[in-house]
Amino acid sequence: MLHVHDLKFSRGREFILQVADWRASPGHVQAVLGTNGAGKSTFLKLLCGEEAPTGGDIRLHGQRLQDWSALERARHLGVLPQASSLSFAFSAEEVVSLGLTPLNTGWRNAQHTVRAVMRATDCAHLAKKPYPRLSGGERQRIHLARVLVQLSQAEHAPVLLLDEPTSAQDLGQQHRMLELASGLAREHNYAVVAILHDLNLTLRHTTHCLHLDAGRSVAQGAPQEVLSSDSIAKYWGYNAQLMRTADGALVVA
Ligand SMILES: Nc1ncnc2c1ncn2[C@@H]1O[C@H](COP(=O)(O)OP(=O)(O)OP(=O)(O)O)[C@@H](O)[C@H]1O
Repeated sequence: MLHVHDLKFSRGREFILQVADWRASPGHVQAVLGTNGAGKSTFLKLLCGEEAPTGGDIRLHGQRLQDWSALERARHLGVLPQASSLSFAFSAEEVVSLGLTPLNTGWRNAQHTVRAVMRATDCAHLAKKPYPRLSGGERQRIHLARVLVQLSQAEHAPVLLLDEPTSAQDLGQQHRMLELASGLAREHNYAVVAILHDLNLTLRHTTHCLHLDAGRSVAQGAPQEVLSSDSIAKYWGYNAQLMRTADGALVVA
């Protein structure tokens, strides 16, 4: 569980973000929503310790984030940044294996974990390919696989933070990636937090959402409750309709 209390962040005198009370709980897939510049990536950087709050506190499993050792934190909290790149001529499999760094695991277990995670992220066929020759979407899945390897030996519920994880994925991969995230939450007790711009993916795959606007939390709750034609018009400046499909799913059209 990741718990944010009275969180404040500014750069010099410029206000950037304020979130009074928010949590990411095991078993939930939570979307962070908002327009460009709303503060979503900054929020994720604070949650993973890349930025330090100017006020308030963030607790991972009850302990302040800054009190965790870097190694222990890496075993319980993983982040897929918006853009990752490597210039080494590593193979895809070697990049995924970088996720083993904080783990104490024997060679045989390590190989098993890397292969299983590469299958789950639809990367198995890329294993021997040099990383620089992968497409943008393939690289994004390789980095997701690396983070999942990193979390594979967590003793407490792992927290998986994803910054626009589907941005480089084709339609099928977008859904498969979020289905994988839902499965990790449901079956392995992960707390998943994903910045998403696609409101239909949000409605279909997430259980909760935090809506940020100009650095402030304007709504939290189930996406079906938070999103409405009115809120989309007000915050995104787009006249959309929310409709039910034949199978009862809510979609933005
Ligand atoms: N390194 C930085 N230095 C100064 N200001 C920054 C920096 N990074 C972000 N900001 C500012 O902080 C605010 C929030 O930025 P952030 O990247 O968190 O937005 P976002 O919601 O993730 O946007 P997007 O959807 O475009 O990725 C913006 O006003 C942005 O200009």
